[in-house]
Amino acid sequence: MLEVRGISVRYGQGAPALRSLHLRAGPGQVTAVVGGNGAGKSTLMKAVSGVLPFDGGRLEGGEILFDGRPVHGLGPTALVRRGIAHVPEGRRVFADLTVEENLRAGASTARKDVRASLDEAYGMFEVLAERRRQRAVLLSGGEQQMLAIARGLMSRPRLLLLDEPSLGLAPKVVERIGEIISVIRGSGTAVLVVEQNAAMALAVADDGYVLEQGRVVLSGTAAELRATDEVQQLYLGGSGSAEELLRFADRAPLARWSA
Ligand SMILES: Nc1ncnc2c1ncn2[C@@H]1O[C@H](COP(=O)(O)OP(=O)(O)OP(=O)(O)O)[C@@H](O)[C@H]1O
Repeated sequence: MLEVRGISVRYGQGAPALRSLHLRAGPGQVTAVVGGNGAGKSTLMKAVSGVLPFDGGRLEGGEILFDGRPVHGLGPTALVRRGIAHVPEGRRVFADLTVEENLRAGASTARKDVRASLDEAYGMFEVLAERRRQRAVLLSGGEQQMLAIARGLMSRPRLLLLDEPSLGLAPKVVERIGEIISVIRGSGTAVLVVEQNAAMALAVADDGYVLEQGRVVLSGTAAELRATDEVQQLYLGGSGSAEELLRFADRAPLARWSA
């Protein structure tokens, strides 16, 4: 579905943020990219979603294919039309708009079936249904993250890009995010998630990549990565803690939750 072939990215005259990076994200799968601060995770997401130039970045080489067709060089609107939606880091919801207005803002303008998309979003995130008339600023951090994810789903993407969805959230809420990612996959949308929280990301993912200084240093199935010494020591605290989180994958979707 998504194939990133050897892309290199640079901002200004600085060192490359991505160096000949290869990655694949398959249909119906969750693909995780983990790595520390500055590894290049957000840059990868920005490159795939077409927003890189708005942030002063440029693709210096390589190509990005979606369903076998080149998509690098397309802008974000064209990419949403092709089926790629991006939920950027930092829960950027429109604070003064209501939950429903935020969701409507995520629907592609060409779509007539916004009502059906709203109903789906409310079915998946009941807490948003209950608060549809509230301004987003009144939601908790976890609820705002849910709103950001639900808004991304409003364009009915085939691939959802999630940038650090667990950032700054309490462990219980991180657990909910993991469950939601599994639910999204269950609904047929592929997910590419970048995370510093490797335990959560590798617990819900099918495949994964470890990024360091703009390069892929390890890749494999999520199970393989969880078992490596490098991932254990660097990202999972050496305790096998990801195993505890595996229950995400088997759990039925939550009917209702609040952060
Ligand atoms: N807009 C920008 N202008 C200049 N340099 C940037 C910009 N955005 C990112 N960088 C640099 O690119 C490199 C990769 O940053 P990126 O934000 O992609 O990493 P990350 O893995 O997402 O880290 P974090 O978890 O801290 O967001 C870093 O060296 C960073 O300083």
